[in-house]
Amino acid sequence: MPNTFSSASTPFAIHINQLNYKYHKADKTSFYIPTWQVKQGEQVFLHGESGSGKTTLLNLLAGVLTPQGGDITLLEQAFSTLSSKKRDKFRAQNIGVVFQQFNLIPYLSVLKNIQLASYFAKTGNTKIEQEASALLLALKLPTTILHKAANTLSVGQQQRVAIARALINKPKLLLVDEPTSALDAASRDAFMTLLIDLCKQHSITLVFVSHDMHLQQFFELSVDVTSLLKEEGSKC
Ligand SMILES: Nc1ncnc2c1ncn2[C@@H]1O[C@H](COP(=O)(O)OP(=O)(O)OP(=O)(O)O)[C@@H](O)[C@H]1O
Repeated sequence: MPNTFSSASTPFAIHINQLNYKYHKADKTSFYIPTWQVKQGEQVFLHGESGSGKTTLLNLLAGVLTPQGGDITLLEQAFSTLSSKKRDKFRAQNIGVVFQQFNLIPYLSVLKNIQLASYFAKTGNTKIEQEASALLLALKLPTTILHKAANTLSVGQQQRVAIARALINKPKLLLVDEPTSALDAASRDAFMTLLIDLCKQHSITLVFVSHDMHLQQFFELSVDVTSLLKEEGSKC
């Protein structure tokens, strides 16, 4: 079957077409993106003012929200029209997501938090502890924290554990929502360099959401979410 969702050279990781979303049926205005593409292996900085729709777009890409109209194709798979069960499976196996609040289970150990992500993806990976250790080291964390409860870690450490958990299933797409706001400038910059290097090394497509324009310097591609949004029915 011909591949309709790729450019001549590189396939698209994200392909949005006529995307339409309303939080409530009664909302007069809807969140509407006529079209947007990100190629596989690209790292994109998605910025915009508070309330502009960054998190909404990320949640639509993560399948946490389901659009009322249009299509989201991820990694050449129609995503938004999948049943919720199939979408959950596809997400677990192909997409790493880091939410603003990290969403670690506080009383579980770092290893158990990471193991859970692998369990949901049903990859049958039997080397989780070894691979989790390698990821922690790559993220400049001591492996001694593997058996510590998540809520005993610093915010910076929790952030890196959240990234490790998102990477354990070797996702092709990583969606990250503004995780650096709690860090000091030096730690934030070190974290960004590390994250971008890891994505480049493993050809992971990254969409990184933030309102902090200082972070733009770490990316070759930068998009203002307001430039993607249009009035529904308008010509683009
Ligand atoms: N659960 C919700 N119910 C109704 N409206 C919502 C909900 N979440 C967000 N919105 C609205 O959608 C719009 C976009 O919000 P969103 O959180 O996506 O913006 P953002 O750019 O991520 O903001 P911030 O940088 O402050 O996190 C805002 O007008 C917001 O009020």
